[in-house]
Amino acid sequence: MSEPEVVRRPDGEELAAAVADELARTIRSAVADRGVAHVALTGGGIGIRTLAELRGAAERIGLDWSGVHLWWGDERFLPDKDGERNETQACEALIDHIDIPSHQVHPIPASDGADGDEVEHAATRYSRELAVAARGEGPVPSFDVCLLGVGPDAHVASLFPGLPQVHDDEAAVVGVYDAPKPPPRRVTLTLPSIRASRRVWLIASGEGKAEAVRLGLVGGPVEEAPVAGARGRESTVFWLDEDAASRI
Ligand SMILES: O=C(O)[C@H](O)[C@@H](O)[C@H](O)[C@H](O)COP(=O)(O)O
Repeated sequence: MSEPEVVRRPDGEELAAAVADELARTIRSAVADRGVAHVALTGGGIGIRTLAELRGAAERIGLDWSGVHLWWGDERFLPDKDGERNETQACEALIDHIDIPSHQVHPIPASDGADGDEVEHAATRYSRELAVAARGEGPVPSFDVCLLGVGPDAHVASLFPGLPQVHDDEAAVVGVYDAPKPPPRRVTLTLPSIRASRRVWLIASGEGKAEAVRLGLVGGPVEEAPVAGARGRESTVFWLDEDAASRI
């Protein structure tokens, strides 16, 4: 696993813009190198702001989305089109405004989807879709970039301190039933799936994330700080504004 690097920007606005510019360039390079790019998106405030910035960043470099697959690191297990779903917010910020083949956008099933109101069934369906895309490489594609917001309690995706899913090293995707951040039911990649990524980018804005960022960088026990287990195979970058970086 790669040692984390830190990139700092003055505030959330400049942070989202900087991540978006680098993400557009990284996606373009991945497609140029391998003909395809797999990106895992995150929910949360700065994560969605970054997606909104990515729209313009991609336009500025003429990014061709036809070779890009978009996934999610986690999802709030709610009905389709619910305004609180990470997919809904990502569509509003970015996906509805870019020319990406619809079959290359891979949402995590909703609570009113084909499998009904069963979190585990949604997790199983999503893991199967990931396995198909991995084409024998492993349980999940090696994401060119896995974007992750950071919770004030040092959670990433829907892997929360003290919950058993943090230690699950068998499944690629699991259900969460008692998340402390509403809604309680979620579907999430596990840490091994995150660590299969080429690049893991943590994005944190605000003083409230400063301690979680510090724990993430010093590499505390994942039981207390799941962010400390979020590392990429090739690189790990903590993208921080000055407030989130204030304790390092
Ligand atoms: O479903 C979610 O809520 C996200 O996937 C979650 O992991 C989020 O990224 C962090 O909680 C940070 O969110 P904020 O940036 O809004 O603090």
